[in-house]
Amino acid sequence: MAFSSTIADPLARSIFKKFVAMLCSLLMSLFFLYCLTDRCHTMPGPIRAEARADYLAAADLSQWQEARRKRLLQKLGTSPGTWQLGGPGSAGPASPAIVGTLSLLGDGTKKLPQAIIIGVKKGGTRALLEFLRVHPDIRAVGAEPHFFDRNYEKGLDWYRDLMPRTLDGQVTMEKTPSYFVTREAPARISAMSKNTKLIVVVRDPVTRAISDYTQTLSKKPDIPTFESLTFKNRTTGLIDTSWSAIQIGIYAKHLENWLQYFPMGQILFVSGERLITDPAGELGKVQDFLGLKRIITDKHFYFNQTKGFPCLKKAEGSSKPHCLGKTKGRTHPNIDPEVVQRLRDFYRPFNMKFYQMTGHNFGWDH
Ligand SMILES: Nc1ncnc2c1ncn2[C@@H]1O[C@H](COP(=O)(O)OS(=O)(=O)O)[C@@H](OP(=O)(O)O)[C@H]1O
Repeated sequence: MAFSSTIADPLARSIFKKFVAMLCSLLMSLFFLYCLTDRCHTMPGPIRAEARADYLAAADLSQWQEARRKRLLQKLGTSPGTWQLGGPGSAGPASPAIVGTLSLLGDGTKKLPQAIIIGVKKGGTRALLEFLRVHPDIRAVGAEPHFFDRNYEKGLDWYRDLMPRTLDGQVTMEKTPSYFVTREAPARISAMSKNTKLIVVVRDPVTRAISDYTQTLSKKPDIPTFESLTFKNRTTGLIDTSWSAIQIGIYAKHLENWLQYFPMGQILFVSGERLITDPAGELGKVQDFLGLKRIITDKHFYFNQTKGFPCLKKAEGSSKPHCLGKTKGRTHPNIDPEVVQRLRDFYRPFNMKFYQMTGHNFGWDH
């Protein structure tokens, strides 16, 4: 090197040469690392050429990111087919380690939900969502977004931004039980996507009403008794259908509204009762409905005697058993049996209509 030859001292020259050699190898390592992160635009080669082709073929940034992910999985030796949504030939999800790594890299995109648990309030919607989250191809937002009822004016971008990042083929979900009784919700969800899959967890409307009342009572202990709120006039026995605890249980009426916008085949009804007695059986139907492999099975559940409900042996992202919190599975107050019977009589015709519409007898009327 010309500069080093100008240094007279042999020791200084040797130190200088070593310094230059170390600097070169450091720069080469940095360049190599840079290329590994797929940002090396100047280096020709098959990987770079594929990435460029992906970029040119993609209509937008998210499509390009998806294409990059596929390449990355291929390089990691995982066929993209193994993490596509269910379907024949699907060999199952990507290994959690790979999916986890990609998520840690901030990979994946936020998508509008393809499936929504729309109701019903106190039906068992939290249990269903928590159980579904165990599935590696389901990502769900934990809190209730209330987009299609309370926050619609905030717009779809706001809604999408609430969603977790998902990889290609993973299903984005949310649950907001009040959608089922919101008049505008069917039209709004259909406007987002008429292909949205809808799930409704239904429960005996009488116990549902008592559960609803129990929740309100826990927040406002001074409210009137369930019996007095049930009737417009106790002596005539006229039921107060304007009381939301009663109104929500008239499932046939609410369903009619949804059927104006969605075909029956796009709505799945989950039995709230069976979700407690046979969670794996109900989860099997939900996974089929979502086009996913049946990964959640009876091996995932155990019955917790103290809680009195099925719980997860391992919650999503944890190795510990998990039951739902104290607000799920409250003790209900004793209700006058005559009032309960009056409510049973009131709901019977609506239940019959609902069984007829759904083609399923939920067994609330014996
Ligand atoms: N596994 C498990 N653990 C605990 N609780 C369970 C479970 N499965 C279903 N349930 C029933 O879910 C009821 C609450 O329903 P939701 O989650 O839909 O309520 S909410 O609308 O979100 O407030 C809740 O109602 P209450 O018993 O009246 O509290 C439970 O009966």
